[in-house]
Order: sequence, then C-alpha cells, then structure tokens
Amino acid sequence: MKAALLQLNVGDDPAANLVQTSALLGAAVDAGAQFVLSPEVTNCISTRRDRQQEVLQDEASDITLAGLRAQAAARGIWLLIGSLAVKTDDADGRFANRQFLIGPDGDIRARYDKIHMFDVQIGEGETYRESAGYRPGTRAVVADMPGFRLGMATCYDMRFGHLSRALVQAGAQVLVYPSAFSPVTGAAHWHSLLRARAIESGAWVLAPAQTGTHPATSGSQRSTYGHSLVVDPWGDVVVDAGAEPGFSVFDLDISKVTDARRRIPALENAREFDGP
Ligand SMILES: O=C(O)CNC(=O)[C@H](CS)NC(=O)CCC(=O)C(=O)O
Repeated sequence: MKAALLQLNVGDDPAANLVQTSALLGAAVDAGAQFVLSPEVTNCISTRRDRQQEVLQDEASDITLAGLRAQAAARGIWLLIGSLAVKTDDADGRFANRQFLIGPDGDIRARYDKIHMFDVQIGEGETYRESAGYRPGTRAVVADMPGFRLGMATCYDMRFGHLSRALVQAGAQVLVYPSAFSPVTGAAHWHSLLRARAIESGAWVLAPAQTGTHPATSGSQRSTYGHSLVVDPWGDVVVDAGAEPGFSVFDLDISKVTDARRRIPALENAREFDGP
C-alpha cells in the first residue's frame, strides 16, 4: 500500500489550517497515496487556552473532522488524523487530544485519546503542562486496516515503551506517533526513540509531525521540530521530511514486518519474570 505523511505548519485559525491540510492531502493522493496521515493537533496550535476555547468545538461540530472525512470519502482513501483538539464534558473544561482513523467511506473507524501528558520542564525556562489543557485518555487502541493492524499512540506516548509493547502484543504491525515535538527534545531524542520503538517491535513506525514556527493571531508563537519520520520494521529510516511543510509518499510493505520478526523474534522470546 502506498502511504503518505503530511508535515504541517498550522496556526491558531482552524479554517486556514484546513485549507493547508486539504491542499497537501490532495497532492499526496494525486501522487498515489491510499493512506494519508496528519500530525498531532491538525486543527489548531495555540499557546492560549482562551483562544482554543474560542475557536475549537466538540467532535460533532469540528470543521476539520467534517472537512477531512468528506475528502477521505471523495477520494476513497484511508486517513489517520494525527489528532484534533476537541471539547469534552470534562469538569475542568479540558480538551481531548484525539486521533481519528477514517475509512474510505468517510466513516470514523477508531478514536484514540492521548494517554501520556507532556508535563515537563526542559530547562532554560521552557515548560509544558499539557494536562492543564487536555484530559488524558485511559485506553490503548488498535484498529484494523486492509491487511494489517494499526497501533495508535501520540507524540509523548513514544517515550513509554510499555504502551507500544501492549499494542504489538495486541497484534499491531504498524505504530503511529503523530507529533508536535519540541525543537530541543526533538534534536536530542526524536530519531532514537522512534527507531527504538520500530526495532523492539519489529513494526513500521509512522510519525507525521508539525514543523516550524506556528503563526499566532494572539499569544506567543510556538515552534516544533518537524522531521516527520518513517522507520521500517528493521529500524531503517525510510523517510525524514526535514524542516519544510509538505508530504512524503512511501511504500508501506507489511511483509517487512514478517521478515524483521523472523530475524529477531523478540516478541516470541519475551519472558515473564519475577522481581526485581
Ligand atoms: O499542546 C497542544 O495543543 C497539543 N499537544 C502537544 O503539542 C504536546 C504537548 S505540549 N506535545 C508533545 O507531547 C511533545 C512531546 C515532546 O516534545 C517530547 O516528548 O520531547
């Protein structure tokens, strides 16, 4: 199956972001992609909670979800929306950071709410507290596509190897990590973490990413690392999209999962143990 990662530079205006995403999606499909993946928070990046409250909706009214579902149906493709920030019934008014798998009929086939919240102090004044704005998910999700099973995880989730292990033990052959990674931690950890997840799992790792300095009509601008990555089940980097927005088409060959797991049967060799 031919697949494509979209690398986006979204701002805090969902309508403008949808125009950007739609154009790249169309170009990727024209280039032959039957499965397209977009990054974390495809609908909006903002450092301001009040701006998010103003421009974002719940799932039923989200313009990005409606627009992209219609395009998936019109073009007959599978679409993984890396995530949307959507309003929930959370008592504290927090959003969900929710992935959607859309089928070629435009129907929602699976949803996943990001489990691990990026609550960190990287240093030099750079602090993130994702759990202030987002309600974490509590359930790991796999979903079936034609010929393979997808394991869904988002961005910071890639640092928690027991989540990817649970997904591959549930049959996942393709792990997705749509992201909006910080530039500092991206330079330090991005490639190593994603290659490790692919190698220890014998699985494809697909990580569409946000990139660059994100335009903001209000509040401070945020920057992300880019470098959307495809790692094959042996750990080789097949796509590194660099810093510019765009799309990258690649061949998602599931037989490579079987090959990698035959050479290193780590899933079969795994053992239960006592202690420490
Ligand atoms: O804030 C939003 O609107 C959406 N959420 C994100 O962009 C999240 C939390 S700030 N980003 C990450 O998890 C980056 C993780 C990362 O950079 C690392 O693990 O090093």
